[in-house]
Amino acid sequence: TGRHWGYGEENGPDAWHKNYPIAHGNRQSPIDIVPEDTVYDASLPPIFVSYDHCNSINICNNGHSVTVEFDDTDDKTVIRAGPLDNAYRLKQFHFHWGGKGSQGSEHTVRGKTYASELHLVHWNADKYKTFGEAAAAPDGLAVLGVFLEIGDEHRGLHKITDALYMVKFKGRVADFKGFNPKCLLPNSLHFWTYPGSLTTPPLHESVTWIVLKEPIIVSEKQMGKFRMLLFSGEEEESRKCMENNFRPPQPLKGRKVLASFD
Ligand SMILES: CC[C@H](C)CCC(=O)Nc1ccc(S(N)(=O)=O)cc1
Ligand SMILES: [Zn+2]
Repeated sequence: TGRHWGYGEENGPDAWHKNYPIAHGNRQSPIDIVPEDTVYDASLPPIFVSYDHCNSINICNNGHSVTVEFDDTDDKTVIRAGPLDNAYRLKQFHFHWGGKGSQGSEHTVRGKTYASELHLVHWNADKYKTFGEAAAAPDGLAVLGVFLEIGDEHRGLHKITDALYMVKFKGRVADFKGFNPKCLLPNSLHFWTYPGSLTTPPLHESVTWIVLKEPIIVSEKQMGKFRMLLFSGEEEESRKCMENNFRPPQPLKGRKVLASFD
């Protein structure tokens, strides 16, 4: 099949526009968030995260990241309020990370990069019948972004890093039931929000981004386990560690970034 998009020299973010011209669109993600340029909106309600009846299904290496998928056949796991007019159902979460040290996040804060960034991907099931339909609509998706910073180890992340060996190769899927991602959220739900896109092809401009200000702390050892994953499948001879699977910040193009806190 044709060259598939990736994060390499030939097929990386700078080449994506060839097959996905929207890469040069007006609401692309991620962006560099400059706190002094954000607008505090006192009328912005807090976000409500209702992850109580959690229903993770499996963990999967899709060749670009590691993803935990959820049963989204009802409103058991949703986020609402904040900048959102509807309840958005959790579909999956995944991570982006670097090769070492503190680069690896997609969003940056005044140029500061973090070691990793967690994305909890939700879709507007009040308005759209399927995830795929929502993913192509301007108000279809809401992604909650959480920065990961290196420090002490994170107790909630252990369940994930201990399962990564099962999905080392691209295409591998393993059972991963009953994981509640609430344990991956920081204490504060203070957030920045702006209209953006998927940060990988097809780069649909369908995402209301909600980026939490407070990072969670994870250990270098835990991050190292992500880097043992491979971009490549078991049958491929070239074994490439899955790392630096992040898109750099994109032009703001006049968008306003709102802050839920002063
Ligand atoms: C139509 C199907 C759908 C677009 C393809 C599968 C999918 O879910 N892609 C996706 C999800 C989230 C992000 S991110 N990194 O959170 O912006 C990037 C890509
Ligand atoms: Zn992502």
